[in-house]
Amino acid sequence: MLIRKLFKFENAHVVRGCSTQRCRASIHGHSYKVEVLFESKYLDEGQMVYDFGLMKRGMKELIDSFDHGVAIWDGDDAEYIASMKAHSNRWVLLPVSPSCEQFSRVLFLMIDRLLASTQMVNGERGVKLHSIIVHETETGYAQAFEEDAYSELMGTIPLEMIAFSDEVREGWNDPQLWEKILTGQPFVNPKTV
Ligand SMILES: Nc1nc2c(c(=O)[nH]1)N=C([C@H](O)[C@H](O)COP(=O)(O)OP(=O)(O)OP(=O)(O)O)CN2
Repeated sequence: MLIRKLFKFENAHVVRGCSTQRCRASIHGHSYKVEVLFESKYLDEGQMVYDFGLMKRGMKELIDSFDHGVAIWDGDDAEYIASMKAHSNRWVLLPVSPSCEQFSRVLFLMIDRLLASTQMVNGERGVKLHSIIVHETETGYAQAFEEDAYSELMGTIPLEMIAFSDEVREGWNDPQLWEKILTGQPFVNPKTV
């Protein structure tokens, strides 16, 4: 069975090298919608695959890191990167360009890593991240599956190269959230949310 939780964020970017002139040469924003799809063959004590309430903790915080910020590719022009950082308190530096394809791959890897460190306490079994859908506009989206997120053909994404601005980190419940995810520290789900 598949379950799906929808998240939203507002973000600005520029996507260098693409065919669309407005997209590659002008900073612009999107109201992103992100669908997180989990799958399992089993149900937990609440007869659910995974309680939606549990998805509104670290996972929501990670996605919300991009809200009202700018997504910057670390391969972009150094002056552009410096000016974005200087003029926006909220930014995320990515080792890939922020197309919706790469957004869906990055978010897959982030959430998959968090899920791998999550200790479930309500009888959940076999819960897997099925895919991430990133809607960039009302009419365009990308969907990343495991094979896409970890694809060498599309380029390996080194998660440790992702950097969050101080203001983004301060918005998390634990400013060390990202380091804890990267080092595989356990996240024990609460019994109640
Ligand atoms: N495959 C992709 N194509 C494009 C991406 C992308 O991430 N992946 N991104 C863009 C731009 O960011 C652009 O802002 C969105 O493009 P588009 O869908 O053409 O936007 P419109 O608002 O013009 O959409 P309509 O609904 O068709 O008016 C470009 N391409």
